[in-house]
Amino acid sequence: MSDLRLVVVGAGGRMGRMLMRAVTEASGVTLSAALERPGAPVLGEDAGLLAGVGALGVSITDDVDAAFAGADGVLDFTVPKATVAFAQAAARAGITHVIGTTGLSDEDNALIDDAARQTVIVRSGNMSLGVNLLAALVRRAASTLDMEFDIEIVEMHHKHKVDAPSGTALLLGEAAAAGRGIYLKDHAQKVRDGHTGPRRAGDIGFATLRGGSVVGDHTVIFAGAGERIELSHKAEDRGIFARGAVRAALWGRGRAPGLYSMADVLGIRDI
Ligand SMILES: NC(=O)C1=CN([C@@H]2O[C@H](COP(=O)(O)OP(=O)(O)OC[C@H]3O[C@@H](n4cnc5c(N)ncnc54)[C@H](OP(=O)(O)O)[C@@H]3O)[C@@H](O)[C@H]2O)C=CC1
Ligand SMILES: O=C(O)C1=N[C@H](C(=O)O)C[C@H](O)C1
Repeated sequence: MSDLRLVVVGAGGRMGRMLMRAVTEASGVTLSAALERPGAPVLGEDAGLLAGVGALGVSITDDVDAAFAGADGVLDFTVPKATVAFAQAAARAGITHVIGTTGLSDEDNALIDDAARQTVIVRSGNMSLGVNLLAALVRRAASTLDMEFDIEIVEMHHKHKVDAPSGTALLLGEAAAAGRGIYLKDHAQKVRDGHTGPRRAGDIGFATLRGGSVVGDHTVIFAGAGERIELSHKAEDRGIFARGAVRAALWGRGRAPGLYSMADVLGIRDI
């Protein structure tokens, strides 16, 4: 079988560079194009030199249609507005779209859902094996423990991160809510400030820390009367997300159009 031809968008970003490295290191895939936004300072640079893997002869471009026309899939860790446009372009081109971008609004997600009627889209707030396994464990814990256990989710990321709570924290919140048989949107407590009054029974709370170079730490706390259970994941290297994205693109090959998650890719939806 021929190599899967992948485009990395947001090529100049922290994840973009890591994705280009992961594509060159994985077997069965090849980097067919690397995209940045019009006017980005890295346009015209060699993608491999930018990623620190040696020259690849692939120049960073802003020509979306040309890049997608010569590809089988796109790896996208950028910003919400760009991701929605890439989903629509990927649908037109009929190529797999792997979305790692977080901070997507309900409106953004609805447009992505539309695009997924025409092509394969894998979307996840976290592409690592560890976090997706953690989510399955959180769902199981939440379904086992009664409502006396208060659920709080604490996350810490590097100081450049622009969205909160993190996509992973929300993914873990969704897992906890699913375990309890409730909707996260009805029970999420994302901000506390001032005289808040006592904790509302059944809420799922979020706390956000930002600083330094932290790649991504998440802990889900089940706080009961007289005991506390904590389930944690600590990311030490962005390579775990990039390798997960490549795996998702390979998994998407030949699938029916639709919206999929990393739990589908990893085969852990039902554990
Ligand atoms: N799901 C997961 O496993 C993970 C998700 N993420 C998420 O990925 C996203 C990116 O994170 P990170 O790499 O740290 O952020 P960066 O800001 O380093 O990278 C984003 C890149 O996207 C570029 N970009 C913006 N608009 C466009 C456009 N229209 N076309 C092409 N490129 C564009 C930016 O360019 P410029 O700066 O010039 O505007 C920048 O290079 C975030 O939402 C983050 O939360 C991160 C890690 C793991
Ligand atoms: O912005 C990041 O860096 C990360 N974003 C994702 C998130 O919002 O959860 C995944 C990971 O934690 C790193």
